[in-house]
Amino acid sequence: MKLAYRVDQVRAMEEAALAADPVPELMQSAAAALAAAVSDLLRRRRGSVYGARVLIMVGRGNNGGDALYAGARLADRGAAVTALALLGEPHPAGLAALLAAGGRLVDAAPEELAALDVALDGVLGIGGRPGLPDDVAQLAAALDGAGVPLVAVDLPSGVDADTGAVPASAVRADLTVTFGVAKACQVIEPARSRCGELRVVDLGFDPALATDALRCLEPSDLATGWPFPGRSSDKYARGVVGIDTGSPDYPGAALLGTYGAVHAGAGMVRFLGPDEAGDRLLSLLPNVVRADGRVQARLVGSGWGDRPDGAEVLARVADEGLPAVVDADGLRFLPERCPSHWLLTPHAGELARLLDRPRAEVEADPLAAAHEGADRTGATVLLKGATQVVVEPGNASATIAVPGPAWTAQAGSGDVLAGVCAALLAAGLSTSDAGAYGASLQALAAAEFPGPVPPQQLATRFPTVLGRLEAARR
Ligand SMILES: NC(=O)C1=CN([C@@H]2O[C@H](COP(=O)(O)OP(=O)(O)OC[C@H]3O[C@@H](n4cnc5c(N)ncnc54)[C@H](O)[C@@H]3O)[C@@H](O)[C@H]2O)[C@@H](O)CC1
Ligand SMILES: [K+]
Repeated sequence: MKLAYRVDQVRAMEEAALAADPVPELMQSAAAALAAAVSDLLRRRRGSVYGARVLIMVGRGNNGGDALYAGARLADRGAAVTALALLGEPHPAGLAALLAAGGRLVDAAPEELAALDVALDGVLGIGGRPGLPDDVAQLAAALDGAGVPLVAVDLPSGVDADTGAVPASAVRADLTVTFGVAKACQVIEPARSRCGELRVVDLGFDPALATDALRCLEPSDLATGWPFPGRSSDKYARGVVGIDTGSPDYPGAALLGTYGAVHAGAGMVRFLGPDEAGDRLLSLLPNVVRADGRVQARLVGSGWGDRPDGAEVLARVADEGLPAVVDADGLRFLPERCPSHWLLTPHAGELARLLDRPRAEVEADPLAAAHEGADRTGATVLLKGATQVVVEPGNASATIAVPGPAWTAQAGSGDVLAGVCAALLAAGLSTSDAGAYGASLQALAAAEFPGPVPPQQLATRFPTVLGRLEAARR
């Protein structure tokens, strides 16, 4: 599992590190690692650092300082390094080091950008406000357009370091060399995609200083935590799911959720939704049982439309006390306070309705919106979208699912995912793990396909992915 942090947490770790005796040379360590990463890139692209043309875009803070010191190291290795100060006076000691090593300070970008071998973005780091001044944005875009590899220092300038938003212009990097620990913007879209490849440089920070880091799942976490059945597991050990989804207008939701649960390994699915959907479902999946009986988790809400008895169904599910996934239309009938063993699976629009805010606000800061949703409802929230985040009520941390290709954003994906999550709840996982593992499985399955694939077909790839994860465990 990777961990990612907010700026205030990074600053606290930095402060603690600087209290050590002797005081560590954090900026020098950062610059050395940055210069090494840029040297690697240059060697890969042109064979050597010697003679390479390097442009450094420099702001007026320590981010620019890192870039200037790294530039000095590159100049020492024979690179032709040019620094362009973009926001006023650059870091004085860093500039002095660059000039002493033979680098130059210029007041305009070179005419022939395409002749550059690499550009470093040392404009803004964790002290930056989102967005870039117009001239900086234009230069960054021109470098991108000219095909010059861009290395972001700590983070791509212009992104919102804590939310992952890109509210205005921001640098699009090929490589981001980040210092101490990963930052939230490196794991939350759309900023995540602006980072390119990510390298985290160890500066000896103590991550234990921040207890509520963002937990970013990796496939190895699924291999360890997925409830794979044991040799003697029966269907109840694997988990029986009761599904009441779909409606005459939306029968597909019932089929898709059931597909999800069955292919994610549920021991049994009892389909308790409308007959129209149930009849069709049986012809596709004869293993599904239509009779009510013992279940270990419920899935409700997908494809309900304006179901007239929605609130009563949810009240019954709450009284029964079983873990449950409440998806899609079910979210319109939530009680004042949900049981803590419920998992709500809204997309941004549904969460916006729940919180009575514009959708754009949820999309601008999905993490904060998911926290608010969980705290207000009392249930765990899996907020679906480009970054899938799971948040428990009263817990300042959050889990981010393994990211997947954008092709998963299509009608029916959420129905399948809700079925997977319900299967995981029935198998005994916590609401948080069920949400995060479910979303991760879907992402991993989507990554198996070169392009778009209907959600029900994607579900049929779950067994392959799970088989591989189980094998990796041994
Ligand atoms: N935190 C740490 O432990 C370490 C930090 N280091 C570097 O220090 C950086 C943080 O440095 P600073 O705190 O000096 O902050 P920055 O270098 O990110 O920039 C702050 C400066 O930019 C200006 N500014 C902010 N947003 C702007 C915008 N949108 N348009 C125009 N000007 C803007 C501010 O007024 C301020 O003068 C990190 O990102 C990293 O690169 C490293 O040297 C190593 C250790
Ligand atoms: K930067």
